[in-house]
Amino acid sequence: MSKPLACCINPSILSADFVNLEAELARIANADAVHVDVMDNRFVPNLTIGLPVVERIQQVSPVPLDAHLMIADVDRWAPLYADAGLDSVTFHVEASDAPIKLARELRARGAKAGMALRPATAVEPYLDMLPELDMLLIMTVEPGFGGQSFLDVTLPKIRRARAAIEGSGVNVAIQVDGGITEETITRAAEAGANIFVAGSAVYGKPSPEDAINSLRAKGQLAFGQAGR
Ligand SMILES: O=C(CO)[C@@H](O)[C@H](O)COP(=O)(O)O
Ligand SMILES: [Fe+2]
Repeated sequence: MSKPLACCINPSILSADFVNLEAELARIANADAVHVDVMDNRFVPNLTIGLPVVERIQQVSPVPLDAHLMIADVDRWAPLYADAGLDSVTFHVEASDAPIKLARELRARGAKAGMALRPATAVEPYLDMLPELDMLLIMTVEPGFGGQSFLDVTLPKIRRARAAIEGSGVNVAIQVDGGITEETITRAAEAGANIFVAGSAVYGKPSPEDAINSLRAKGQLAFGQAGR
């Protein structure tokens, strides 16, 4: 029997204090990874940080980096994030001209390959790609901003993706991102997600460390109760 999938909590630094990033990273040292949202004001209507800042974060972070690239020209940029030694690099399929080639390139450069889908993007056209991926990111809000409400309409897509992964026997994690709270994490985990990005639900709390432990316990319970 294969090992049960672990539930991971990846806090998003979009909700952290950008002037004190090193201290903010130290507050989430019990997280599984730190989720770094890169936005270019082209793929999404917001602008955050780019490669030089991400490279510096990588040098001081106590946990691995999980980059979420919400950028155009991702086929050119994503491999450079992999070269920076990040644990995982996730690109949006809507922004890529050659997603299979890109996923292979990320793996070849030593990063886990993640592929993200906007809420309105169906998963079915990409199921053949699962063996090329380490992680499928199903956005549970429109990408661009933290602090939005979880879109329940994405739950059937999470269920279908989990069924396809189980059916094909591949080892692909399902990450959800957007509106994850103590309440919504249960629904997302029951549907089949096992990596949870949480910005406001971690950094908005007096103790990010306690918030991470509590979210992880809730996610693990709901994921396990769904028979996995
Ligand atoms: O990628 C994004 C937003 O586009 C996310 O990573 C958000 O930063 C998550 O923030 P919360 O919804 O958890 O506050
Ligand atoms: Fe994100």
